[in-house]
Amino acid sequence: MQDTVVIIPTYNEIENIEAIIRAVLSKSNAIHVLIVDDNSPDLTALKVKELQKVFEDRLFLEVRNEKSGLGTAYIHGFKWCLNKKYQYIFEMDADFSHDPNDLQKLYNACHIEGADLSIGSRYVTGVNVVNWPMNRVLMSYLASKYVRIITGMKIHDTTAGFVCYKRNVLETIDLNAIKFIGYAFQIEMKFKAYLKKFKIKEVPVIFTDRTRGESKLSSGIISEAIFGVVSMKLKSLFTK
Ligand SMILES: Nc1nc2c(ncn2[C@@H]2O[C@H](COP(=O)(O)OP(=O)(O)O[C@H]3O[C@H](CO)[C@@H](O)[C@H](O)[C@@H]3O)[C@@H](O)[C@H]2O)c(=O)[nH]1
Repeated sequence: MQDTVVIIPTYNEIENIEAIIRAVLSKSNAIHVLIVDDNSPDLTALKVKELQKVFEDRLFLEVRNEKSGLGTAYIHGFKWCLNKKYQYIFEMDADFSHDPNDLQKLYNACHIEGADLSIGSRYVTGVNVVNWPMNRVLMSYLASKYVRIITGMKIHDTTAGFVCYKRNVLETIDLNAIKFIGYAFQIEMKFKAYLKKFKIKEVPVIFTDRTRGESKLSSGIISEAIFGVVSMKLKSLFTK
């Protein structure tokens, strides 16, 4: 996995951070990791700084002042990565809901199979989610269906947060124009890539709910997604 960086946004992930960094970096000596932490009160960033002494040239840390949303954390991370030489830029959660063993499959979809953007998808073949409460599975599955209908994207898992971007995708999308700050950011990025006609490939993965730490899902994040998708689609129609 040459020229690859995995961006992991973190807020209060002290229980996962060391294990996820070690797991990702063990997959290939060529992989780098960028943590974008929002000044987590549980001192996640301090643990990352300790690990930087072990993984000198492969582990990077950006700390923002306060919790400002997963979407803006990724935008911050993308800009950081585009200033470096990376060709393959991943999004991944800190909590092992995305299996580090699947990084290679997503990389291959871009590097070998010619996709511009590959998505670790829970919903290509049925529902591949382990240990999520039924209400969360239903909400996520129906949200993906809803987004697919409203936007017209032929993607099964539109809210997926396990993604590999080729560098040119992130160079082409206007990152300063991304509006959503919560999980709806995931939808907006895919929609922008779809409008630009990038080749998107869904790679089936199994998503396993975290066993340590807590989800940051909130009602604000949900309503941003529900209403934001409609306005995003309408805006795209008027700006064609
Ligand atoms: N820096 C930063 N990181 C954040 C923030 N909010 C969440 N994160 C980090 O973003 C990752 C995902 O957040 P979770 O809160 O664990 O997400 P989830 O509920 O498991 O949601 C999953 O499903 C969503 C919907 O399908 C996905 O959109 C999301 O990416 C994730 O895979 C974790 O590493 C978490 O620490 C924030 O405000 N700032």
